[in-house]
Amino acid sequence: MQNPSFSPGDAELGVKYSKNDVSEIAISETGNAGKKSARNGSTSCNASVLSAHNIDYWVKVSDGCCKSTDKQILTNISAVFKQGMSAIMGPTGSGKSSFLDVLAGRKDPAGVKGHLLLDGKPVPENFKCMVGYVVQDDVVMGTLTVRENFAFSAALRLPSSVSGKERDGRVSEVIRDLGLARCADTKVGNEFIRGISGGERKRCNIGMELIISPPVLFLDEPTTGLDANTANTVLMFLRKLSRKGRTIIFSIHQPRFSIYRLFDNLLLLSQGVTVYHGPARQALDFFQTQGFTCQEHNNPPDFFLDVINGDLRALADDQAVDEDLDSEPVSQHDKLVEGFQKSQWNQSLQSEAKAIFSQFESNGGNKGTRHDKIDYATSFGRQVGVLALRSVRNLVRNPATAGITIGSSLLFSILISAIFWQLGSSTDRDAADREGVLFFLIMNQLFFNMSAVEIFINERKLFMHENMSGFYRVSSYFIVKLVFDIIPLRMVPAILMSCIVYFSVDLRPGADNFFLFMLCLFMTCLAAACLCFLLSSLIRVFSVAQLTLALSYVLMMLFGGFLIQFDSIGDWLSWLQYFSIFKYGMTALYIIEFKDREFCNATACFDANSRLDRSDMDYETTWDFWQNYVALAGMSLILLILCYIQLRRMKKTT
Ligand SMILES: Nc1ncnc2c1ncn2[C@@H]1O[C@H](COP(=O)(O)OP(=O)(O)OP(=O)(O)O)[C@@H](O)[C@H]1O
Repeated sequence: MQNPSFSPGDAELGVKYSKNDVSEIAISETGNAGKKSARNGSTSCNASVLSAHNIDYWVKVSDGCCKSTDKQILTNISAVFKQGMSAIMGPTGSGKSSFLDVLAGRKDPAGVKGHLLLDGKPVPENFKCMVGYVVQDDVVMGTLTVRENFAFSAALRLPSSVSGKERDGRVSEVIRDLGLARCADTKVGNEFIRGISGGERKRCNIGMELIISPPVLFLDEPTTGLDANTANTVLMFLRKLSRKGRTIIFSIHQPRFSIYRLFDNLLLLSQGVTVYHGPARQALDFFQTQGFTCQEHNNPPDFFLDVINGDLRALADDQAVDEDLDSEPVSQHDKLVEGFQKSQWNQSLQSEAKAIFSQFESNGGNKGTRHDKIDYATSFGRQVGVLALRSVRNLVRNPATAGITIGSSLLFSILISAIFWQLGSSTDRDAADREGVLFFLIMNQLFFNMSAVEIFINERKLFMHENMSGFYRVSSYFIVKLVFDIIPLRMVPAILMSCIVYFSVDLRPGADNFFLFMLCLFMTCLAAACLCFLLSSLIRVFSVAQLTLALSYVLMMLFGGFLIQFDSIGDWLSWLQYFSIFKYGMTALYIIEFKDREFCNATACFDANSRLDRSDMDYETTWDFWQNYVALAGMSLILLILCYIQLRRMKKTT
């Protein structure tokens, strides 16, 4: 049996898997860890020791009605991670991702008990901004090239004191390190754009984190969704990185042997408890001490999971399997947990953890020296500028959304113009036709905005990741998102539509009337879009958000006072009119078009105010008119504030 201590230098000595005698890896790359701080734009790396001491993690689980109970996900986990490749493995639901998130400071601290130390000091507040975390999904902007994505990360995550030249140098260096030079100027790709390959995409995700030279790099299941060859390439690359002085910690489900042999350290979890933590090459020895021997040609990770799951048939010889076909799996969880606690690997771990913890206590514990508090690397203004540049690029390279919204507005305007071309202003019927135009215009302002509902749904993962990793503040993202949605997709179509429809239908003459009409269309559109933004931040599923929105619009129309008189609604429901965007938009347009106007023909004139009286609206005073604009502006503001609060809340509850 080998020595169970697992120092960072282990890997450099050569790793021998004697049990399977399959291969011996002699690692030639030498660890050359330079000690410089992250986020300084330096090219040197910075391997740190991350230690977890007696970590418990609880979540609140709601019973679906009113009560919530605490559920324990991780129990008393201690671990020490040093330079090298540290894998967290275990059956599905064993707590790998939860533990990785706890280590990276990405879980709500209220549910975490125990100590997390970086180089013997408590991890700084906002630790998640200091480390690199590569999530399972793609979180790079598909419309940008690899280089542009890295430049975006560098512009926001390296401090302003790092010059543009140094930043470009850092980007080029990461591109070179990751072997992405060939595709550096190719777009990453999305559902509309054919981009780089899966392996290059994964490396691009990793590169976004490497820009800041993080002391610890976390990866959540880095091989998921990759073919065997690409998975190998990515892990080989990570191993190379670790040899340059990085602490790399990742969760992985069931790797094949060629990948497993690249690991330096292994943490095996079962039901949120440690069943093994030590050098990866000694894990088979531990299982053997517990009476489980891995068969020749069996893959160690498969073997570990079979034992933990209690599927001993998978481990027995052929005859035993035949005899044992009907037996149920019996979990070996308790046996392994107890076995590990008594093992020399645990003793070694405990003494190492204890040494780090004593150093922490002798430095004054939580009150002693701490790491510097990590904040955003760049100012609010810079964040807005960089995000705006990305949004412009995104808009120009992916013009489909803007094109469809503006195009459909144009089409609708032309259609209305053709149907209601140069309406008369003499008969009751002309007035009725004008009412029809106003109704269709407001309907259009509501329903054509439904595209806004995808604004935060589409980019949810990207926003969550970037915000948690300290790229930018919620406020910077929110402002840029609004400006780049409201101006091209709400303001431009409203202006175009007003210009086309107003004159072709021949609505009420007068420049003041025209501009008030345009303002009303825009503000109706804005209020509707703000409702979409709120729903989009609250609801994750596009179809559910759309259905909720359609239902809200129908209710707004129903309680808008144009399809049914307010006194017929009943007091207990009539208050709903005050939430109707439809009502405010329609009332303002009606007042512009009909107030104090006479429709005359050769024989008689009739007072268009009767149209306003019939719809039971207040129109006499100036305030009666402007209150509709104030209401639309107020609704937009409240909806935006609620949306902003929800975006901030989203960040905390992940
Ligand atoms: N917020 C939560 N609410 C309720 N249960 C949770 C929550 N988060 C995690 N769990 C439970 O904790 C356990 C561990 O989850 P986790 O995602 O960490 O497991 P995992 O090992 O990463 O699983 P997989 O390999 O399937 O991704 C699971 O049983 C999961 O259902």
